[in-house]
Amino acid sequence: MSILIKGATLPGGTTTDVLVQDGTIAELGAISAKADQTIDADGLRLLPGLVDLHTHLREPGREDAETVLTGSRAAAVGGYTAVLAMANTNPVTDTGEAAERVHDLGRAAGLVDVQPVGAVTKGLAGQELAEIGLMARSRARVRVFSDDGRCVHDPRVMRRALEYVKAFGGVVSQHSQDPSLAGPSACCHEGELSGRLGLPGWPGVAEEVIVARDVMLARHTGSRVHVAHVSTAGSVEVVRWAKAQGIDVTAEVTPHHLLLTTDLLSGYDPTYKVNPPLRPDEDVQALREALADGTIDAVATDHAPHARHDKEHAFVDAAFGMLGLETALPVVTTVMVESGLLDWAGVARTMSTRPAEIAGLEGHGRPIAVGEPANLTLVDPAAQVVVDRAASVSLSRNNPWHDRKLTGRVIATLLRGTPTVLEGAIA
Ligand SMILES: NC(=O)N[C@@H](CC(=O)O)C(=O)O
Ligand SMILES: [Zn+2]
Ligand SMILES: [Zn+2]
Repeated sequence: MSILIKGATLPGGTTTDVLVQDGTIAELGAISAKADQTIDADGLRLLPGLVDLHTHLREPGREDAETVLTGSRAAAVGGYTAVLAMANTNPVTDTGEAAERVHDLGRAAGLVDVQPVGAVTKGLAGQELAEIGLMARSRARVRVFSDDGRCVHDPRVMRRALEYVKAFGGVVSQHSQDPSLAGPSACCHEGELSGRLGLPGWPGVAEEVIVARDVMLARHTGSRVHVAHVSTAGSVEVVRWAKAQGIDVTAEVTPHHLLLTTDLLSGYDPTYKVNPPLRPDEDVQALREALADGTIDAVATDHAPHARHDKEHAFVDAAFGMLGLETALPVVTTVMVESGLLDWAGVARTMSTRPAEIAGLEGHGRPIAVGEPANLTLVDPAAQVVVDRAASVSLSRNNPWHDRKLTGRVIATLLRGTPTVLEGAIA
């Protein structure tokens, strides 16, 4: 099977034809050969397939909110060719067998490479280490470990986990939230607005103290830590300092923390309830700058589907989280590219190359070059789209972008040379 992509512009700005044959990039340049299928890419950007470091697929356990198949569809429509599936399922992904099950469900769905994240601790309980070594040696080859949804709070447990993953080049992705500074009832950013709304707040420092502790533990162990969903200017400062010291730390930011601010909560709409919470504009500005200058390595969606009956409650009782896979690229285009903060090479770096490197994923995040696997995403950088939550292929509807006008649209996605998305829809 061969596909000829005609006149695509690469991340760096070169315009070329791309011949894809038997799953790999076979030729670049002006190509006159005939192919089984031709895609007209005039005016479109061709990126390495996007890689999401942080996706909640909900299977097993909450198949009413999302399954590996429906989440894979959302990922493909969003331009992704690989996603890391978080461990906070039921049962938790804390054994080799559990990791292999998620991996196999992903292969059966066949739309993106689903790479399981392993839990750091058994049952995400924060006490005993999970079967980290068995997960790493399993068929799923787990490299990223996280108790996401919960913070690995005990510094002794975190230290042990970092020492353990070091042996095979793994990484611990931390949900940085000190539970004594931001307890279970904390549901929005602590500030003037939370006081006025009468909602229990969670201060930025509850994130920052954990980020600071973890980079020191990474230095002490010589291991690698990744900061999930960074949300404050203070966390950015810590990461910037740690990188300057040569500490092995990486960080991700979500699309929603790059654009949405805490004042959206004034209507008590639980769609905007998320962990970590939406922050004030100063934080949002700092996150954008940090993504542009490389302090923050990657954009990760934290796609967190929730069934209606978990989300449609009074604000304090509703579940935390929002959808993200289908809208990440347009949000980044709107916030980062249109503003001139990031060029398309920067988008490729933060949404594909760096996430693949951080996760140790082979065959993803590679340069668009002859001989590389054809994991590719074709984007219309100028398309204007009004987001419609009803049009989502996710099973859930907790979409914070509904009715928003965004620039940028994924036209096609190829997984090892096979189109998973064409003309913006599942192929
Ligand atoms: N982001 C969220 O608000 N929720 C996530 C958990 C998490 O990422 O912490 C979820 O699993 O729903
Ligand atoms: Zn989290
Ligand atoms: Zn998460």
